[in-house]
Amino acid sequence: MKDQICYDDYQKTASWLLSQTQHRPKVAIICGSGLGMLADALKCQDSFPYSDIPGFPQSTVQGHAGRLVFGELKGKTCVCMQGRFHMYEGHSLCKTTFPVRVFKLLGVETLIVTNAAGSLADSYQVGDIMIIKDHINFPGLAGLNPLNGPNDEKFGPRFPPMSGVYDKDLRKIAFDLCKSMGVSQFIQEGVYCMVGGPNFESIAEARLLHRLGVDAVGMSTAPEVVVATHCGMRVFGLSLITNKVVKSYNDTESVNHEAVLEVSKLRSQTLQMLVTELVSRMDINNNTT
Ligand SMILES: O=P(O)(O)O[C@H]1O[C@H](CO)[C@@H](O)[C@H]1O
Ligand code: HPA
Repeated sequence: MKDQICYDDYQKTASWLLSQTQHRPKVAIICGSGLGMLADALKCQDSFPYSDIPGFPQSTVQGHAGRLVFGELKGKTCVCMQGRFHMYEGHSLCKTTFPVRVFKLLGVETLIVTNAAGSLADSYQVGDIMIIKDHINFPGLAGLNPLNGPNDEKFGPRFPPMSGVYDKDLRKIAFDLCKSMGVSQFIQEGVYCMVGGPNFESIAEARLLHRLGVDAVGMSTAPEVVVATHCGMRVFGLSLITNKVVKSYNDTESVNHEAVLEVSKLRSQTLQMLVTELVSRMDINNNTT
């Protein structure tokens, strides 16, 4: 796939998908590391390996199956990415966010992002679910932004605002749902920070992030949210806390990707239920073909 992607490229992929499935999704879900089971809840599935989809990048990370799944969650049509693309895999940021613009052209109005993340907040426990309130996009602040390059007004404005992008109403609905599901004790709300990865943080870096007010850190999500916001989508995000980030020189523990995937399994059912119920309460009308 070439580095500069133009409107026609997104359009070609979207047209191909529309010709292969009857589903017309209004909601897109991006599954984080080890969270691909979110797609298992979809009924009447049509699924496509990324390798079969014209123009789609390929997943290379363990815990990211590389499949696009269309289907219904409680009667609401969704499309779900079982596997996302990360900058550290060597993709340009416009490639990592390619699916988001394709979703826009499919008619998607709401993007749900999920990720595995390490916690900086002292009060968080492994297994907590953090409703994302805001993000710090470190690569973005350093000039690595998926919106770099000529702006395509068909998608959105040159200078999009990024305040209040994690939808307040959806966050409130999610909180209320967690109460009624009896899982409030492990629900948090906080700030997600994207770092470039692929290495986990050094102790000095962890301390820096902690001082900056970061609650959870990961290596994804922010570029997808930037692109979704640019093209006018509503955004909701969840981080599953898979590890505590090591902040002390006395700490002998260290994190690894296998441990991240293990914890993802632990909370998979709760996450699936939360996302399903949230989608079912969304005010969206299903289109049919
Ligand atoms: O953000 P997701 O895709 O959930 O993955 C997270 O898990 C991996 C590290 O274990 C990194 O890719 C990090 O970003
Ligand atoms: N740091 C960065 N990314 C992550 C972490 C972490 O501790 N855990 C899961 N993804």
